[in-house]
Amino acid sequence: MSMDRVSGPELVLVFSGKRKSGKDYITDLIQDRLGSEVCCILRLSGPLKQQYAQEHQLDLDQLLGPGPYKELHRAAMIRWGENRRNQDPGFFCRLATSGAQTPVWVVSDARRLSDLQWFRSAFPRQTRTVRIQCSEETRAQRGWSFIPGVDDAESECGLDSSVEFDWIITNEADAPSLDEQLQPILKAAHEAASSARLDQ
Ligand SMILES: Nc1ncnc2c1ncn2[C@@H]1O[C@H](COP(=O)(O)OP(=O)(O)OP(=O)(O)O)[C@@H](O)[C@H]1O
Ligand SMILES: C[C@@](O)(CCOP(=O)(O)O)CC(=O)O
Repeated sequence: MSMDRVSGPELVLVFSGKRKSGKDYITDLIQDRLGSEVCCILRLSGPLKQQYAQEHQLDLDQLLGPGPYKELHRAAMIRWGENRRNQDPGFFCRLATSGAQTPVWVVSDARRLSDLQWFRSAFPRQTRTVRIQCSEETRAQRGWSFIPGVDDAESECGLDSSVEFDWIITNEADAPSLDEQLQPILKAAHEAASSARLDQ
């Protein structure tokens, strides 16, 4: 049965976490477990990087990937994106979600309160928030080092406090396995997918 939908998502999982906490790794894992008929990954930074790469003749694939290339451009991309957001805080949220048709949406990279507010206002029944956390030592092993103007700015710290997350995942070698920690999230996603099937 086709899962194409015009009625909007049944569940919107909005992930956030610091650089190298594992947002892409974990959201990829979730999509792998649920399948692409049920779940799509939406990156708010996707349309931002696309537009930025075009305007500045940069390699979009490398900006989208996990390597060091994007870090060379991060501070300037943040400034560029903030210009757009200051005019219209929902700009990238709208672009990233347009055309998404699966019953479960996984938003991999919320960074600001305005991102959460946009999803909560557009999808109040469906939105759940997930924080990915890990130690600075682990992030450093994955290639992170502190950059002033990036790691102490809103892009990295906008959701550090005043948000009650629905779920918190610890992405560390000595934490419970990711499959174990992700169980309640995957359960909610399976329920959402079932209810989408019943609605058809
Ligand atoms: N549990 C894990 N096991 C093995 N490798 C991991 C794990 N979590 C993250 N990594 C690796 O660490 C690196 C950083 O992870 P990832 O790109 O998912 O982080 P991120 O939060 O999306 O970072 P950024 O904000 O810089 O995009 C990647 O190379 C990823 O494959
Ligand atoms: C420019 C920016 O979108 C880069 C995000 O890159 P990534 O999700 O860390 O791969 C961060 C931001 O919007 O503040």
